Amino acid sequence: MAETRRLAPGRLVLASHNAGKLRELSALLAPHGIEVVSAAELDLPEPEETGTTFEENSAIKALAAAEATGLPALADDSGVMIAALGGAPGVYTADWAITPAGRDYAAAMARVAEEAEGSDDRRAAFVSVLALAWPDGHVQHYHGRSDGNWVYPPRGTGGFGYDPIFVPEGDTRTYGEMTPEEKARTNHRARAFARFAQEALKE
Ligand SMILES: O=P(O)(O)OP(=O)(O)OP(=O)(O)OC[C@H]1O[C@@H](n2cnc3c(O)ncnc32)[C@H](O)[C@@H]1O
Ligand SMILES: [Mg+2]
Repeated sequence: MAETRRLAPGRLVLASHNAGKLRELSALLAPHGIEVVSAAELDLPEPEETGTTFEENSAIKALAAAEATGLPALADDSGVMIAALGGAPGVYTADWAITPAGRDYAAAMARVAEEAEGSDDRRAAFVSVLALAWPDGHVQHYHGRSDGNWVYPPRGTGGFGYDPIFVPEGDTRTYGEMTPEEKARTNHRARAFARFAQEALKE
């Protein structure tokens, strides 16, 4: 069986350049008294996400940061899967927002609605895979998922990315219409984090 490691007290690098993810992960880590520093603050380069799975891409990001800093690093690779689109955009969720002028999430959400037009299957799911990596190359993964439905037009200005078109199961509001605390109750990243905390954080 693969080795399972716990994090020793000390600094942890958050290997993400996404401000929304950094806010959520910092809030989740805060009660655990872990000193976090982000890849963005350290000016670390963004590695190319050449993998074809969330597992591969989260490991690429976490390992790049751990090797560059000599510290353990936590990365998230995530995306939204639209049932009517056979699970797209999935691993390519961020790519759907790329335009010559930078990321455009309004355009990405409009593309979901356009491509799924004509289907009455509104099921969608957000997935997050966290990778915790050490400088010696060891990696541990944690998975989280939030099932729900997509809506269009977008609603709400909270959260980030595709939040304004995603309504989690058991609610009628989009993540964009929720407070950060409300989104944290059901979202994919918080669920993956709970598994990470249970296994890898020393209390
Ligand atoms: O790779 P890093 O630097 O962490 O940041 P990123 O934004 O590029 O992140 P990913 O490569 O993992 O791509 C994930 C995409 O899925 C979107 N996404 C992930 N979690 C989300 C959430 O909780 N709410 C809304 N959109 C989300 C996000 O906006 C990206 O477009
Ligand atoms: Mg990315």
